[in-house]
Amino acid sequence: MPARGGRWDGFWEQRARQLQRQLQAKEERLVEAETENAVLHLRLAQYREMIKKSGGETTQVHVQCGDQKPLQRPGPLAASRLRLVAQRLKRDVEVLHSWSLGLFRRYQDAQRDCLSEIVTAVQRAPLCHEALPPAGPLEAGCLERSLQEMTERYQQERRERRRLHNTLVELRGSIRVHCRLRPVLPFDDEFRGPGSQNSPVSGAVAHALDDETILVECSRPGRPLINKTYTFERVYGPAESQRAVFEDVCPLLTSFLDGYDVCIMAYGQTGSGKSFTMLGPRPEQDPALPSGPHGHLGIIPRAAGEVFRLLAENPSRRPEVDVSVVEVYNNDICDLLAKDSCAVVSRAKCQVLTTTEGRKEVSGLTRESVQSAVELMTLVAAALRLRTKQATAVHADSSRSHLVITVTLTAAASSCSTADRQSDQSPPAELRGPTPRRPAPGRRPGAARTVSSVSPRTRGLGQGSQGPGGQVLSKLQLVDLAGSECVGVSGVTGSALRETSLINRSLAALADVLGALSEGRGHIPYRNSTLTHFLQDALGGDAKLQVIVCVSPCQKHVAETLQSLGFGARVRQVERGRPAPRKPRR
Ligand SMILES: Nc1ncnc2c1ncn2[C@@H]1O[C@H](COP(=O)(O)OP(=O)(O)OP(=O)(O)O)[C@@H](O)[C@H]1O
Repeated sequence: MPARGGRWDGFWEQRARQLQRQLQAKEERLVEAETENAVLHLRLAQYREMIKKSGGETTQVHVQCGDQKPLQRPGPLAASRLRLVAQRLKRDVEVLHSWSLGLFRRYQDAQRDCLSEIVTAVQRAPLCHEALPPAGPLEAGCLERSLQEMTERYQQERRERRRLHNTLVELRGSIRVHCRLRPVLPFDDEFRGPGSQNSPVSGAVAHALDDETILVECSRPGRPLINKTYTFERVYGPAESQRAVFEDVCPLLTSFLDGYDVCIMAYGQTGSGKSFTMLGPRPEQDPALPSGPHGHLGIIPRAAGEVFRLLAENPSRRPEVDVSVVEVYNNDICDLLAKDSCAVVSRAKCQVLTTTEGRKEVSGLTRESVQSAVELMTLVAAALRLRTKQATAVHADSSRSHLVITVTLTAAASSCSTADRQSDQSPPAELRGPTPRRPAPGRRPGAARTVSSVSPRTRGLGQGSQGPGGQVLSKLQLVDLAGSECVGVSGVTGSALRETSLINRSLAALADVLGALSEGRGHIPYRNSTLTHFLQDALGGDAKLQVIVCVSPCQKHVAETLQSLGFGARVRQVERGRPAPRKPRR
């Protein structure tokens, strides 16, 4: 907004410029007049010369006449005619002269008037400024009104954007499958499984043809080369950045805030880039905090940053964010945030329970309340230090467990969320559940709280904390699965062999569940594995599920790559009902 003084200065500047333009136009006309004057002076001089000449001629005529008087005297008629011409010329010259003088004077007056107008205007400027009525409150009122209008329009646009976004995600299907092809890396040459010593390992046989298609060259000794192509909603080539991957999953976080359950899961063989995609490089040694440099951050730290950024946009929702971190190791669920009575980490084992509403919950799981992305990632980094790892012939830092980070949001429903629009329907019985549980007053962020098998659906803030639009209760699960591996290639033995076998079995169970879902079978074998039992709500429920299939480009991994791509293709065939936001409490 221009300052009041500045506005009037602007006005007078504009006025002075206008007057200057007028002055300039008049000056031009003056020059024209002066030129005309000069022409007239010239013509006057010419007439004078002509008169003089005609006078001389007359005298000459007279002389001649006198000389020849006796012979031929001019008639009195001719002489009087000449006199008349001379007089007429003289009169014309006088008229022209006075006209040009008048013109000159008129222009001189106009110029004087212009100048005095400018001077008066400039002199009056400060006076006018002082004499003006106080415009401040009036102007401020106008500005406030227009600001309010703009804010309302902005909110309307945001509501529309959210609505379109959720429709788009729903139209795309509640399960989306992306594929990420990692680059050939130095360790691809370092680790060679038995029997692969003589085969070229760093030659890439998998290629991203475009951003929806991946091609794998399948060659077998003595057989012609076969190219297999797979299409997914999105295929990332080896050069694509962490940011590009996150940008595509980021809209799901808006859904999470709108009350949808969301699950983002990385699947693939060992060493294919799942942890890199989900967490970034080596986050447990160098905790990938969203406040740090963002270059290589994976989906989890970026999602943490985005969730809290979105929540900060609407603090009136009074959000509460809890986080739990578990690993599914050897078919057991271990709570990576659990501590014993001496506050020492205990990796307590937990069980999956089915709540009265038929949802899956982990009993006795530690949930930590967090108030920022940095707090959330600090907890994740601490949990990752406990995650089971083992060096294999394929990958020096191989994760031996499935990692599941669950972020639970409890907040007043946003006035512009899809959840809120759907809340027009009467809430289901389970949402009018038992006495709402308030968070312990004064509980510090990060202070542990143990939650029993009470479903988040039945949890909520007290009546006093409820927003006018009810409450949103939603769950974001971020899953970094353990890698499938071929024992012959990874070269594991002893206890690691058992781990590998259990990892492969749980992944096979996952494939079975998705296969059963894609075929629309009546019985879905969730209970065949702890992993699928735990993830049942995300796999077969009404959550939005995003699977990122990670694959290696190397020849030596081609069998596992084809298996992973086949898994991704199968997941794409799963048809479920449209995802629904969890209905808010009223
Ligand atoms: N897109 C990529 N760009 C650069 N480096 C990558 C990429 N993907 C993976 N890597 C690197 O490859 C190595 C293996 O990746 P990562 O640890 O993510 O594999 P993984 O699939 O999680 O393996 P595992 O299942 O055995 O834990 C890591 O050193 C990682 O930094």
